[in-house]
Amino acid sequence: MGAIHNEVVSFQSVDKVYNTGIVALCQFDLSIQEGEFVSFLGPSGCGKSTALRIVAGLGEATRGKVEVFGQNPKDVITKSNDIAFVFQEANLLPWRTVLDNVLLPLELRGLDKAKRKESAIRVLEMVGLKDYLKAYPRQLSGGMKMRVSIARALAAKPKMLLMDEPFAALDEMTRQTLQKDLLDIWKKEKTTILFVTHNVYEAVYLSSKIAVMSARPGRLSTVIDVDLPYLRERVNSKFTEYVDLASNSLEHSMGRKEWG
Ligand SMILES: Nc1ncnc2c1ncn2[C@@H]1O[C@H](COP(=O)(O)OP(=O)(O)OP(=O)(O)O)[C@@H](O)[C@H]1O
Repeated sequence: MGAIHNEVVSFQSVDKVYNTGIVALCQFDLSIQEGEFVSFLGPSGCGKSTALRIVAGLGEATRGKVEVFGQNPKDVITKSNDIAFVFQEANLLPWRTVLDNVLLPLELRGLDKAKRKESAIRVLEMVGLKDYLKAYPRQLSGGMKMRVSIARALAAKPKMLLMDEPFAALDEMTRQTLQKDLLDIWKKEKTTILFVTHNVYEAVYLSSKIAVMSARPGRLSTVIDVDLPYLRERVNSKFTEYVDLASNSLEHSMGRKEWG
């Protein structure tokens, strides 16, 4: 790449303690540069969603500092369209067509009507659904619903996409197709993507960087730079090496295996 990288997210010694006393993040440090695809990989309950929610301004650090585009995350989410969130559930409105579901956030933001439609159609084409503009969610497969959800997130041209296990509920074939299509979108839109998963193969296939989190809880165990060209071959010795590296870091972080 060779370009000068701008830091877009920074966690500095972040603790997050819920009012139940559960420590979800502990001394968490991470720096994410513009245009990266960063996966948060870790066992259930290690604080992945908590980290993502803080970036989205949906929760606050108890201690330490989080900056997004050099600002407080809550300011970013309230004052701009720079961040969009995709959840595991597509959360579409059943009484609205595909096009109207994608238009909704644009309507709420009060964009000009013709521009709204143009943007919505552009992103629906990008996710391969231009022939389904008038379909209703009940007529779509799980994978297609997720495509609509991704289109809805992209419609306002966010600089950063936050995705919390978006493909976890899909079958393996659909999941792999969506992973590939997401990489195409990432390349076209030049967004930064933060992606939560507990699937090692998914993390290695997608990410430029993997933040392996530990079950200790809420600590960063290792950061792995995945130095493989896109699109990655899933059956390839280098790919397998990264899968082994990430799996070993995960097991190590869970205290089941020692290094070496
Ligand atoms: N609103 C909340 N109030 C209290 N505890 C919470 C809250 N949200 C999460 N937790 C707890 O904080 C810890 C981290 O949760 P988080 O959802 O961030 O983990 P995760 O790694 O995303 O897990 P999973 O992979 O299961 O989604 C867990 O022990 C969870 O029970």
